[in-house]
Amino acid sequence: MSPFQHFPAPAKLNLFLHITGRRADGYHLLQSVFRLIDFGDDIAIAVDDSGEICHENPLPGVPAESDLMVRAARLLQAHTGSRRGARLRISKRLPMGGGLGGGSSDAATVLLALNHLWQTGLSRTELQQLGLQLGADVPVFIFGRDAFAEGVGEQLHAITLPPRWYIVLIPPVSVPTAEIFSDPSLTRDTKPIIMAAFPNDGIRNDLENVAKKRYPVIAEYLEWLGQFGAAMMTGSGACVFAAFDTQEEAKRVMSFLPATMQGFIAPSLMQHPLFDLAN
Ligand SMILES: C[C@](O)(CO)[C@H](O)COP(=O)(O)OP(=O)(O)OC[C@H]1O[C@@H](n2ccc(N)nc2=O)[C@H](O)[C@@H]1O
Ligand SMILES: Nc1ncnc2c1ncn2[C@@H]1O[C@H](COP(=O)(O)OP(=O)(O)OP(=O)(O)O)[C@@H](O)[C@H]1O
Repeated sequence: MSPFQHFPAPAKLNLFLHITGRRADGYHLLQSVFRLIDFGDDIAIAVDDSGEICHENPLPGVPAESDLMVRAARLLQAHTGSRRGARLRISKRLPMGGGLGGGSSDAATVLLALNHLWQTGLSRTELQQLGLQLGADVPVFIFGRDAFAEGVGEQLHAITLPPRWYIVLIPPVSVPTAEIFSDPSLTRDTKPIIMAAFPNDGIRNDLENVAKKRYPVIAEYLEWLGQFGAAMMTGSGACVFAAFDTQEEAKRVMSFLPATMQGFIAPSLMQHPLFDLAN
């Protein structure tokens, strides 16, 4: 029997994203609604007592020191003093630099899975705090539910949203998040809203104009999808999405997708598939 167990790492969409300020350290204050969707990476993990962390099929262009899965495992070891080890393998489906939180979700899944397999006993809140050291998007995947987010994305309040089907289109560009946040033309003064005002007051992504200016192909994808519904960019891009009430409707629209464009259909998730691994 294979020693590997499989753990999913789903994607997120930002249903809106407002930049409301900037901290002294350069990080931006934001408000957003995160939605988890049933489409993502698959991570296989085999634990052992070697104390070593090994990524057996590293991603092209991502050396071990910057690999978020390896960094997540080492951080958990360092924080808990665990002497156990792990071998990691990934089946990557989420585009890198796609705004779907792929690397962050991979890191969150490794933290959730190893905390369980190594029996290191950290609570959900402790794992979220640890995850934040790896990236602003990591905590929401450990939180494990749709969330209204504030701060840099780490202050999370559960929000209940109706089930939906999403079309997500993948423009053929990888967008570095830091590049979008550091663009001088980014507006950083959107007035904060209260959670109850979503979706009436919160329906745009403040990063979209900068991303479209730097990567015009994103505008083309938004324009195409916008013919069929309210299309928006997720995170710092590049992916764009639109919501539909039924799978049939989403499939009908996808049937018109030009052969030159890539995308997928996914339903919303009520909660992260690994939610029950943490307390
Ligand atoms: C755009 C979002 O995806 C929305 O969910 C996130 O805010 C980005 O989260 P992330 O990819 O986990 O980002 P990190 O890896 O923490 O940060 C990448 C870079 O983006 C910038 N950054 C990120 C998040 C934030 N609130 N303010 C920032 O200014 C910083 O320059 C940082 O060096
Ligand atoms: N396991 C990983 N998966 C993907 N990217 C990783 C991973 N580890 C490190 N990275 C690095 O992180 C970068 C961002 O990748 P990621 O897929 O998280 O982007 P993203 O979806 O735009 O993220 P976000 O929505 O959080 O801004 C990659 O270009 C890569 O260099």
